Amino acid sequence: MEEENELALPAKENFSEWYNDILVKAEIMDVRYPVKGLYVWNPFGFSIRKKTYSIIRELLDRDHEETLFPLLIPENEFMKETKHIKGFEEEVYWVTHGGTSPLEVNLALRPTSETAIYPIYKLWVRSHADLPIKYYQIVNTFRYETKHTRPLIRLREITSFKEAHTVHETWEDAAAQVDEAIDRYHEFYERLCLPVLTSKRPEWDKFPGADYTIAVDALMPDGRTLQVGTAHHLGNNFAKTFDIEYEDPNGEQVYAYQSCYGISERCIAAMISVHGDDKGLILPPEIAPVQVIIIPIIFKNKDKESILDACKNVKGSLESAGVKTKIDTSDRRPGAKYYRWEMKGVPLRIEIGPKDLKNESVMMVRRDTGDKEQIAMDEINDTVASKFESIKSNLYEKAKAELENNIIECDSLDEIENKIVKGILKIPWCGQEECNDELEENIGAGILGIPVNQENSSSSPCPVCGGEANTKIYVSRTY
Ligand SMILES: Nc1ncnc2c1ncn2[C@@H]1O[C@H](COS(=O)(=O)NC(=O)[C@@H](N)CS)[C@@H](O)[C@H]1O
Ligand SMILES: [Zn+2]
Repeated sequence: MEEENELALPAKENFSEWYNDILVKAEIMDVRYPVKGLYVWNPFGFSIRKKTYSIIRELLDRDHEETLFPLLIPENEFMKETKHIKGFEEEVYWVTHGGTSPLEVNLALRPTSETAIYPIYKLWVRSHADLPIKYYQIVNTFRYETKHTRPLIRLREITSFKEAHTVHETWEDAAAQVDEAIDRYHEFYERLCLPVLTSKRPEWDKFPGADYTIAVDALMPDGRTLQVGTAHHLGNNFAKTFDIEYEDPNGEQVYAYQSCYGISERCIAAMISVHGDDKGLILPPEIAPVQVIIIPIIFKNKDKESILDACKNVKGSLESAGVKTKIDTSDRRPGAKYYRWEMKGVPLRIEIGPKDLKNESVMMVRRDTGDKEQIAMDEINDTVASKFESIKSNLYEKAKAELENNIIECDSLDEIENKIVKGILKIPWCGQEECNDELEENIGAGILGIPVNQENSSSSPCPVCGGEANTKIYVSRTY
């Protein structure tokens, strides 16, 4: 029993403790690295990252190309775009020495790579024939976050920063690219069985130097939203600063228009948090490092060899169908084995004992619902494939219901009991920033954004100032 006690997680409703504990017990992250905001990927966690980012690459490689730019940005380039600096000057790490000698020019560790990439885009963009450019990179970036750092959620080294940077002939083309980026993000999050909210950030919360920002947010179990992706229309602001011009068909020099869009390892934080339960991770089959765990059930060595042979046959047949399968031959009791692999979120468990040999069948157990089912040996491969499908849709539908049940549309704030917002409010808004400040003041939740791709006009007045409201907005507490 010591195994299970030592492994026991706090209940998920004390989400903060549950989250910290699961990262360690499911062997995702080692949080003991001696620099604040920097963490170590355990091999199991790294395998989840690898599969998750192979999906991002698959989706982007349809019409983007992957590149790699240097980590260090010379101060003169970094300091060029004033609004961008304003937004990042408190967050940038600087390299000032090479060995013992001070550098001529200080070098910034990229917090994001606009000022590394755009001086080179200036060299690459000559004519409209060179456009559009759609490149991305997946790198580590550094932000001296002063708020509470958390593994996968708020890092000082963002180890898995996917940033795409595109260049277009017209403002409209760049706007279309922002929409396409958000569509791609929706596709990506569907593959992680995660529903997201899409909204246009208010002016004061857009990316520094952007015309506007569209963000996707996930609802975390503690009722706060986590920004899990953003796409920015950069207008020609950076093109003017970095002189990215192209010759249009009439021979005129024109400043280009740009977009950029980023996702970090927060996508993994959201997937772990939304799908997990009191027993540990529940991983969508597509990204599970172990998709099926086979547990031999052996009592006092009875039929030991034939049971192990049966396990090996099942493993071989599943692996030939591309299913990542393991047999747990450790000397732990079956119950302790179940516990460990449930903690790691393995989508399906197969138990093979003496009676299964006799019946030529196995016991198959789903991690998401706990359902157990006797399956004939010769139907295992097909059954595993169809159960993966139903696990995927079950995870998505459950998360979607959870999100929808936590969006409260209302016209007044009195309905918010004891003024704590758990989830998302959808309320009318007059458009004034002051009302946002009051909301933050009174209910500790601010404007997340204006819903996009949905009807959201409002006939009711702004619940904060009573003024005329022409739109509805999402309000939530955020990470
Ligand atoms: N400190 C952080 N730790 C983890 N993820 C972060 C952190 N800061 C931002 N992110 C994630 O990174 C995404 C992109 O960051 S961003 O600032 O919004 N956008 C950019 O940097 C653009 N240059 C996109 S290419 C955000 O949507 C957020 O999900
Ligand atoms: Zn108002």
